[in-house]
Amino acid sequence: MILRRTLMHTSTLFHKTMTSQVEQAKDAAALRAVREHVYDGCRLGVGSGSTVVYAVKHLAELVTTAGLNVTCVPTSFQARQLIIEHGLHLSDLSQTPELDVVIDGADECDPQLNLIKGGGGCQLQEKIVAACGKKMVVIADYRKKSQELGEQWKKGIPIEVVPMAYVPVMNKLRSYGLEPVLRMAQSKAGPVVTDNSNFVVDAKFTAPHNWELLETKLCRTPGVVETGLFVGFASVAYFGMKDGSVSVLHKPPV
Ligand SMILES: O=C[C@H](O)[C@H](O)[C@H](O)COP(=O)(O)O
Repeated sequence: MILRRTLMHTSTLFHKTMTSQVEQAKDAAALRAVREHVYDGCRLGVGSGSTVVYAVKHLAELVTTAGLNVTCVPTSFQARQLIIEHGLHLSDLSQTPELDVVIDGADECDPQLNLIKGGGGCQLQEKIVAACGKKMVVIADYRKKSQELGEQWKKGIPIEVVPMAYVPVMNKLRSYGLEPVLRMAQSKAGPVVTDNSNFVVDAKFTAPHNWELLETKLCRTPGVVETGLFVGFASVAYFGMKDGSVSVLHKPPV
């Protein structure tokens, strides 16, 4: 009994330490990116996910302390709420269609800065906003840094799909050698529904691909609205590391 309790305590402690290490890494990456890329007059795309929460916190501090004028365009309902909660200047793409910087998280990032995004189902608006930015800055913790996509992120490529087309799209994905899974909601019966009222299919892959070709093929599939594969978008990535440092990766010259 005592041994069991001690083991449970040790495992809880280990889990807590791991969690705080990951959260500190996210925080460190977000802080560095905000400090190095946000400036007075900046039109900023605000990404989605748990790492972006830290970025918005640091952004709000910077805006207040340095008196910066920053216009924020969200990539999701979550991002919009964060901008409002922090009292930041909210805009949208109809008023601010050109952005100077977009700061966003990633589920995985390879050395060429190809990304898998959409773990939180926000890929469509994230890609639209990223495409409006002069520069996309990625913020992530050490678990997201990999040599090859698929090495760290095992859930596959998030693909946003028009609901009535999910079965034919999944069949097509199988014919491409992918293993599609319809993403199911956690606190709702049935599938996840995105901010744009679509479904998400996670397409698992076993071998590395030519990501650009795969992306084109996926986007040409009727019923596919957008994918979480971001090829050629990111300019720089900040990874918070286990030791508290931040590793910076620039897009290699073509
Ligand atoms: O759909 C969600 C987004 O693409 C996120 O940016 C991505 O999933 C990374 O999220 P997190 O910072 O929570 O790891």
